[in-house]
Amino acid sequence: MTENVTEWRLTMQYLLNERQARKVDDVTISKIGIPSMVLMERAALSVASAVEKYLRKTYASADKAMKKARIIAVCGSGNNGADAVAAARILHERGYAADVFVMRKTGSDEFNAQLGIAKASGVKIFNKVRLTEYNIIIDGLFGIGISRNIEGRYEQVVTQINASDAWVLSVDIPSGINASDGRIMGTAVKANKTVTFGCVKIGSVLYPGAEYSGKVKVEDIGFAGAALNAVRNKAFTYSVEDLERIPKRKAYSNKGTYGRVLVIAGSFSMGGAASLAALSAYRNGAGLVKVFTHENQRVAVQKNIPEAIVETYRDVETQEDLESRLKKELEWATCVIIGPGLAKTQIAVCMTRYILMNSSVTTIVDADALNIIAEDKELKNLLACRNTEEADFILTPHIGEMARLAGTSVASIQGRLIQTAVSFASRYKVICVLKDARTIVADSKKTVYINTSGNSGMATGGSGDVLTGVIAGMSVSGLNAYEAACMGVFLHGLGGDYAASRRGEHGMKAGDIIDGITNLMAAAQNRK
Ligand SMILES: NC(=O)C1=CN([C@@H]2O[C@H](COP(=O)(O)OP(=O)(O)OC[C@H]3O[C@@H](n4cnc5c(N)ncnc54)[C@H](O)[C@@H]3O)[C@@H](O)[C@H]2O)[C@@H](O)CC1
Ligand SMILES: [K+]
Repeated sequence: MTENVTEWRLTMQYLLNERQARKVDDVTISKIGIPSMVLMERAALSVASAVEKYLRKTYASADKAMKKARIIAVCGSGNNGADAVAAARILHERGYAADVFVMRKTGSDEFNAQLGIAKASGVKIFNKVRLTEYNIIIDGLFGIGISRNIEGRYEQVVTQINASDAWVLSVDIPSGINASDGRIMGTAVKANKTVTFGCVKIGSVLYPGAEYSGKVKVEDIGFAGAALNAVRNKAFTYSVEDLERIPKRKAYSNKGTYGRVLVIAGSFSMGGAASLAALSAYRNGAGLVKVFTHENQRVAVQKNIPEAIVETYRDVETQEDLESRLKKELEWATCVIIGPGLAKTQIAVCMTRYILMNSSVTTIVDADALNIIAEDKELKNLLACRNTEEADFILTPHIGEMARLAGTSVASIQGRLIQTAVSFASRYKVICVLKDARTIVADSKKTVYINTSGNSGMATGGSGDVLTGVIAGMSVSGLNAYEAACMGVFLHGLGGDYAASRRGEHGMKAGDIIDGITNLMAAAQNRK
């Protein structure tokens, strides 16, 4: 069931930036001793096979594919270009009409060598070409080595590639996409497919690079395992198989076994957020959920979730009373959510401060609680000076909230998602879930998870409230706080994909994400 709801494009877990990908190349070549040309031959074979596979599928028969194909490899003068030259030569050897277009006649050692081999094999090599004459373009202008914006003649070529009707396969990463952050370096090739080597590059996962990459296929070209191990702080992502990491429920258990989630949420005029967070926690494995909300919301929450315990606060509560009640609730809880629909009243500020200072369990801080912290220097200090041995704090800002927390602009965070999440997590010693089309989860040790599930239909009211409940559910199910945050984000996205497959991205609403998760987890369990 789950295979149908998300198009799983990534088959390997690690995601590398430019520096890390280069290190894998270097260690494999210089320390292990596998020659660069051997790796390149395998890379080129995988590109050639991807082209052939596409042609055979498109033209239904191998003969017709051979007759119809007009292939051009568009090559820069680095090793990405060398890969493309070699791929064209392999296709030529297999009998296809495959030409090479070079921007320069000489380049890296491997490029020069590949050009020599291609010439000797009878491949036609041009330095001027009409791309409209071809129906397949192999894009080998730049790979991970792009170091400045694309301009001049290179820019014209990229424009021509993007204007052509041909099917475009990018080698390693679309030319013009920054491998480390997905930025467009002036302009970039829009690929139908990207064949990448060893590991997916972060630039093909983050936007806008993800949109330019088309379908991403990872090929094992024989990089040494030791080379991958030598790379530190590798980012990673989950795929459906990783759902196995969620601890199984014990046969011999009771509602106390699965933890007690305290949801401090809702205010005079906002109640829905509390219900969504609480329902989501229940649906994701919590044993008991208690909602601590404004008295106005009691009836609604009880009606929405009869299973929840409800405690309420009043606007006139004294600080002393409120704190003594929260003290009792904290003694009860094994996980806390604070923030959804909380508003920024004095009482909300008081509750946020108390939880920051006193929670000794995993605490998920969201929405208004984040805005309250952003506006209060003292609270920021409290957060930074917490005894981190005591409790893990998971902060779940979207980009706007992060801009307020970090005192910067939304624009400066976009394009620096990973750095922003990592530096915030390190500074405040928290787990930072920076929510965007590709949510990043970073901890203070610079571990980076990049989420690849989910869709634009999830940018809808209440989606964040649901996420807090999923993370809480994962936490009380037995995952440590960082894993709970990553798995929560992943599952939330999967639930969103399921919802979109039923309701459409346009029509889905936050509650559908909870139903989506419930359905897909049930289906996964039934399959066993
Ligand atoms: N043996 C290896 O090292 C392997 C390398 N591989 C391929 O090699 C690629 C990396 O190769 P390189 O490091 O040579 O880098 P690239 O081929 O990505 O590009 C580097 C070249 O482009 C030039 N350049 C950069 N930005 C430019 C711009 N904006 N305008 C004009 N010129 C620009 C540089 O001066 C350099 O000559 C990978 O992406 C992958 O495709 C693979 O074949 C796997 C094995
Ligand atoms: K490329």
